[in-house]
Amino acid sequence: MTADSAPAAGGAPLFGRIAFIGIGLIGSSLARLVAEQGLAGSTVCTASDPQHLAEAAELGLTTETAPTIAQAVAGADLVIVATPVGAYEAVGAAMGPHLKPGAIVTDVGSVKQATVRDLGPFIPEGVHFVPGHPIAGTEHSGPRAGFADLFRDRWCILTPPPATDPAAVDKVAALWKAGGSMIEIMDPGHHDRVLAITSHLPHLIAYTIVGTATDLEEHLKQEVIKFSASGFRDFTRIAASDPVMWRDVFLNNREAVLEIIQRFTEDLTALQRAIRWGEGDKLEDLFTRTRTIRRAIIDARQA
Ligand SMILES: NC(=O)c1ccc[n+]([C@@H]2O[C@H](COP(=O)([O-])OP(=O)(O)OC[C@H]3O[C@@H](n4cnc5c(N)ncnc54)[C@H](O)[C@@H]3O)[C@@H](O)[C@H]2O)c1
Ligand SMILES: O=C(O)C(=O)C[C@]1(C(=O)O)C=C[C@@H](O)C=C1
Repeated sequence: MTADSAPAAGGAPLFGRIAFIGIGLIGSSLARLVAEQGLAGSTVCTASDPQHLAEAAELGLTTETAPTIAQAVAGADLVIVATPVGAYEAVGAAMGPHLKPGAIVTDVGSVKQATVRDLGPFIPEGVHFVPGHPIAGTEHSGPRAGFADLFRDRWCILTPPPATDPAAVDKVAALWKAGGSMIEIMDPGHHDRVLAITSHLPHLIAYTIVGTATDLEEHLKQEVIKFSASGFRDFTRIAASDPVMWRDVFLNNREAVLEIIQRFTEDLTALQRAIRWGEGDKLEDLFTRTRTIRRAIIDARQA
């Protein structure tokens, strides 16, 4: 049940006590990182799913587990909200009155304007609010799916409100840097527009392609499964991502996602037209440009 919290390499732990609200893929990955590097004097987690809480205790992900959000956050120096974004209002209401003065509240949600909207009103005066989003994940969920190295060499975007104490931002950044992440500070609205194209639309497309294949007549469906060696298989990984998490992402980044779907639909229609009229040069042009993007992403990763 316990994860010994040795001091962080080269000095004292970054935080006295860290509380995790939600201990699934992302919460448990962070809890493993904190335990491995001794980034907190003590840790506690809570989760609405009793099975997750039992697994967290069994795996020794935190020093303690707590049955309620109120009990988990009491006395915590850092509170990390790691639930689906749709739960934020309820989580905020449950934790707000019990937060310690001077504590920092952060989160890992994939949408940032909704974080400010739903958690923000419950952060009392004297408590620091530093929303965050690690651009790292997998298609798996739950405490068993996490691993401490998930965030290595990945970006973590922080979206603190303009008047936030820079010392609080630095402390949250230090936690992510300990896990090997690179930090970018962004406005929440800008974050949501960028992620709508780089993460949310790709997931929507994957869900659509796999959904279309699932609706095919039985004999075709069997062949899809049999011959899905490469392209389609990659889409099925993304389309296996957590249904509740992704329902909440789309419902809470509605405007940016709808705008990007509109542009995507126009581009798809242009391609449809090029295929219909045999305009090979248009197809080749686009496919050449997209190849350049792939190379730029690979080069940026290697730099
Ligand atoms: N999965 C990814 O690839 C990924 C990547 C980056 C960020 N995120 C974000 O991280 C957050 C968590 O995602 P995850 O993949 O770890 O999900 P998960 O399903 O693995 O875990 C979610 C946890 O939250 C708990 N929870 C749900 N509602 C709750 C409530 N009302 N009160 C208390 N606990 C509650 C669950 O019991 C569970 O322990 C989401 O906001 C998601 O957008 C996910
Ligand atoms: O690699 C994956 O499985 C992911 O989908 C990770 C991914 C992404 O789209 O890049 C998914 C959601 C997040 O909020 C951040 C990261």
